[in-house]
Order: sequence, then C-alpha cells, then structure tokens
Amino acid sequence: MDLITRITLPPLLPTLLAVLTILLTALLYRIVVRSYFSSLCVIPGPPSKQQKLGWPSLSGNFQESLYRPTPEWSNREQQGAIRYSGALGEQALVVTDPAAVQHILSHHNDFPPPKSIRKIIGIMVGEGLLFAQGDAHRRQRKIMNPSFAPLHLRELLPSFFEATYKLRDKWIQIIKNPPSASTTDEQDATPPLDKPSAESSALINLSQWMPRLTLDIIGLAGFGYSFHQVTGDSTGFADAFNALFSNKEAAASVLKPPSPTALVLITIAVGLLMRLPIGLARWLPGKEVKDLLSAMDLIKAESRKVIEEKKRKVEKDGVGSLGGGRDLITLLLRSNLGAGSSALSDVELEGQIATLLLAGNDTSSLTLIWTLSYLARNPTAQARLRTEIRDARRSAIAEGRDELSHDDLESLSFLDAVVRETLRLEPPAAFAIRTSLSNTQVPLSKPLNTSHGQLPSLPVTKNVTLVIPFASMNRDPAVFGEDAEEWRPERWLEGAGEGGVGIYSHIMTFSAGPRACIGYKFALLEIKAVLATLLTTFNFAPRDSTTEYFPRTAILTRPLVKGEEDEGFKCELRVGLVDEEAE
Ligand code: HEM
Repeated sequence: MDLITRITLPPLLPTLLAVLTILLTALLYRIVVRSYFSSLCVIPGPPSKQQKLGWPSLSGNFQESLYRPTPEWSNREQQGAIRYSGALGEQALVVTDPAAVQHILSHHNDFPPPKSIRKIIGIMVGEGLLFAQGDAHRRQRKIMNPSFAPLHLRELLPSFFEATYKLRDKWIQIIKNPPSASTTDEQDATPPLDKPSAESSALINLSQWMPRLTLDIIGLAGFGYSFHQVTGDSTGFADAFNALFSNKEAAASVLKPPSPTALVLITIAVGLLMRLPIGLARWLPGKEVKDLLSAMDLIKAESRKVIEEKKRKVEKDGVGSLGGGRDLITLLLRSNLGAGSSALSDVELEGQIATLLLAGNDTSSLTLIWTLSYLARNPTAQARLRTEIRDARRSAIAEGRDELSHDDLESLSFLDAVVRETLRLEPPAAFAIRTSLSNTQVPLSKPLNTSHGQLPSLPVTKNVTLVIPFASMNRDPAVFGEDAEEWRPERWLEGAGEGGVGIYSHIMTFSAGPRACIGYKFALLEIKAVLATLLTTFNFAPRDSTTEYFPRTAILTRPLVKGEEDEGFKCELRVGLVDEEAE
C-alpha cells in the first residue's frame, strides 16, 4: 500500500502550486473579463481610485457606498442606471428608472435577493416570509396576508397604546425624579437637566428607548408575548434578540469600513462560506460566533414554545379558543388551519416569529426616532401636530371614548403628512438588493445614455447585483421638486409625489411588487398611535443648538452624532412635560 502511494501520488508541494496557479489564473481571468469585457461596461458610473489610475480595481467602489444612504447614485443626471464595481471585478447596477425598478421588483423569481443575503436571513430567522422564495413565498404570503388586513389591525390598536403608556409613564418618572449620577443601569442613566420642577425636562436617548418600545409592541401585537423592555424586567428572549444586533459594533463597522485588502479577503471568505452547509457554522471558532449561535438557538426555542402553546390551546378548546385574534400569529394560526395542503409547516410558523421581530422592530423604531428629531427641530410643526391630536382626543372623549380609534388616527391629515414626510426622507431600509439569474434586457421608461450611444433597454448579465436605492429615489427633485432634500410635511397636503412605483404614497420606503412590506399598514398605525400618545404628554426639543446628526447605514439607516460617533448610534432630545395651561 505504501509503495503504491509513493508511486501513484504526485509530490504535495508541486501539486499545491499547480492548484494555486490554476485558481489565481481563473480569478484574474474573471476580474479582467468582468472589468473590461462585460456588456455592462458601456454603462457609466463613478470610477474607483485604482480605475482612475488605469488599473483594474480589486476592491471596487461599491461596498463602501452601501454605508451612506444617498451616495452619488441619485439620478440627478436623469440616468436611469449607473454602474459600480464590487470586489474582484463583480459588477453592480444601481437602478432608478421607474419602469426598470417596477420590472425588477415585480419579477422577484428572476431577480431574487442575492444568495448570501438569503443564507444569512435563513441562519438568523429561519424559514419565514423573508427567507422564502418562489412557490413557498407565494404560499406563505397568501396565508399571512389576512392577518395584516385593516379589519384585524384595528384589533391590535389597544396593544400599541398599552405599550406606549408604559413608556410615557417611565419618561414622566425620569423627568420628575431624575436618576442620581451614580445610577449604573444604562437604561436610567439619562442625565437630568439643570432646570427643576415645572419646567423640568430630561435628556432622553431615543436610540435606547424606541427599540425597547417597538420590541414590546411587536411582542404583544405580533404574538401576545410581553418582553417588558420598557419597564426594564427584560426577558432572555429579548436579550437574545438584542444580542444579534449590537448597536456599538454595528456603528463601529460602518465608521471604519474594511480596507481594500480586507474587503477582497472577506469577499473570498464569504464566497467559500456560502458554499458550505449552514450546520458547519457551529464549528467556526470565536466567542462572538458562539454567542450569536446560542442567541439564535434561544430565539428558535422561544418561538417554538409560543407556537406550541397556541396550538395546544386549539387542540384542547377548539379554534374558538384563539379568541378575538389579538395578535398576528394567532390570526395566522387561524388562517393556517383553513389552508389545507398548503398550510405552513411548524418550522415555517416558528420562522414567522423571528421574521416579525427582525422586520417589524427596528424599522418602526427608527421612523419614530427620525420623526421626533425632525419635530424637535421644527417647533411650529410640532405645535400644529399637538393641536390636531388634542382636538381629536377631546372629540373622542366627548363621544364617550377614552382613546383615539383607528379611524380617528387615519383622519388626522397633518399627522399623516408628518409620518409620510419622515418615511420619504429617512427610509429605514435605504435600498433593496437583488441579483439577476440570467442574461436579460430590462425595460426602461426612457433610453439610457451609454458610452455606445443610447440604449432602449437595460442590458443585465447573469449574477449581476442590482441595487434599488430607495433613499435616493425618495429625494428625486423631478418628483418632489427642488426642495426634495427638505423635511416639509405640508407638501403632502398640497398633493405631492405624483407617479412612482412604491406601494405607499409613491415613495419607495416600503418597496414595491410581491415582496413589498407586508406590515406597512401595521407600521403606520403603530407609529401614529405612539406619536399621538407621546406628543400630548411631552414636548421635544433639540439637545442643544450645535448637535448635528447624520445617517449611516448598518443594514438599516440610523442616526449618529457628529463628533460622538464612538458612542454608537444615538439621538438625544430634551424631553419635557407639556404645559397644558400654557398650550
Ligand atoms: C416603518 C416601518 C417599516 C419599513 C420602512 C419597512 C420596510 C420594508 C421593506 C422595504 C421591505 C422589502 C424588503 C425587500 O424588498 O428587500 C419589507 C419587507 C417586509 N416587512 Fe417591512 N417595514 C416596516 C415595518 C414592518 C412591520 C411593522 C412588519 C411586521 C409587523 C414588517 C414585516 C415585513 C415582512 C414580513 C417583510 C417581508 C415581505 C416579503 O418578503 O414578502 N415590516 N419591509
């Protein structure tokens, strides 16, 4: 046996060198072909540093742009698509032409999210709606849609108010009894202001409080679970979820993007990892990986418990025991019971809980943070909104109701304009990413200027990354006028934003097509209920006259304070009690 091995196997070192040479040649071929001979090369785009010097770029100019919500890829020159280069010669097209965007988002089987993103979603939240593809997605969406119908959302409104009252009471407590300087609990460490009693107020970091509130809301309204994030008796379930998305680490990663060399190595490592089965992640070294995996295990175990508990109830007491359907998962279980052979499996049901947590928490909390920070900087708009809400509340009380109804909230036109305007300027998801499964031509609403003249349609090659930049499209002066960069809610009362392809107010914030946000009506009602409660009790002002906030994208777009970036994402406002007499 030994003799045979020595005779037939080639020596190790030359073999390794040969394999390495083949791999490097293949890599170089790929970079050169993609960078110089792809049919996309005719589409103009900003060059990377190396390309300006006439070299092919190894790291490209794409990944770094992803941290800024509106880099040069807005369509100021009325170009419907521009080209970026990714690491190792990969090509990315940033598409803003409305017909092309509509085509890409509505043909989601031909243009799915990239495999790497899907795999990460699968690892983190399991086989819920965000992960599902093709027929599985259509089936899941059909069963889930009824849970998000306006009729059912009305039933969720009391949970929105219930959670917000707890935050309101907590803030009143902080304002009236400022915590001592020695307080160690991060949650209560809001520095008091100098002014005492009636005029008292406190610095509140919305980036700490709003995610707690929206996690409590999605727990209650999503699946009837109390996370107790606002009151501070946090559950292990919530801690596990928060551990997945550490604020400071995310901020650090967007402020210090990887160097070009690191980017190339990361691209190779991710490419290799994505080809391995998910289960192998358990064998990767490092404490962070282990912590992440145990947090994910806990989320899965808790989700399983919630589903099993609800199912046991049905088995014991019948479908009627699911009651008035006061949470999304209960409604989903009811709809699933009638779905016959296309019903969701247990794994899919469990996946929906983590999916709701992922998709419906930070998105709403960031919208609340941005809305309150704009209102703080625009006292006239804040006063107008407070008056509108107060008048509606007075009318509700006069009619014998103790809280605003779904219809009351829907009818408040300035509240609606304020929420729309913030969602337009600060979409939590700054862009969507898709990939093309084949070489194809995408229709355009007007011809594209290229280095080879005008093209009637957009040439897209297989495996090209397609970016739909929601934040840039929402600021298009051709749609929203020359003041498109300004926060001006009144534009919605004047009938702004004609045209466009988004499912909401012709802005792209909730995307478009069959994969558009299923929870957008839930989010709008939630945001309005929270604002209505907080604005009648509190007054919001900027922390001081010099603080500058700027947005950075770490999966979602979050505020950082200029000069205080090391402290992670934050948005501190002066919050005081509204003086009812003076108003
Ligand atoms: C202001 C708040 C929100 C914003 C801006 C937002 C935005 C979005 C966007 C842009 C997408 C599409 C992503 C893509 O195409 O790649 C999406 C999908 C989704 N959203 Fe939301 N969302 C919000 C709130 C919510 C809430 C509250 C829920 C649940 C209660 C939710 C559940 C989902 C789900 C399940 C999907 C996946 C839909 C599918 O793939 O079919 N979202 N959201």
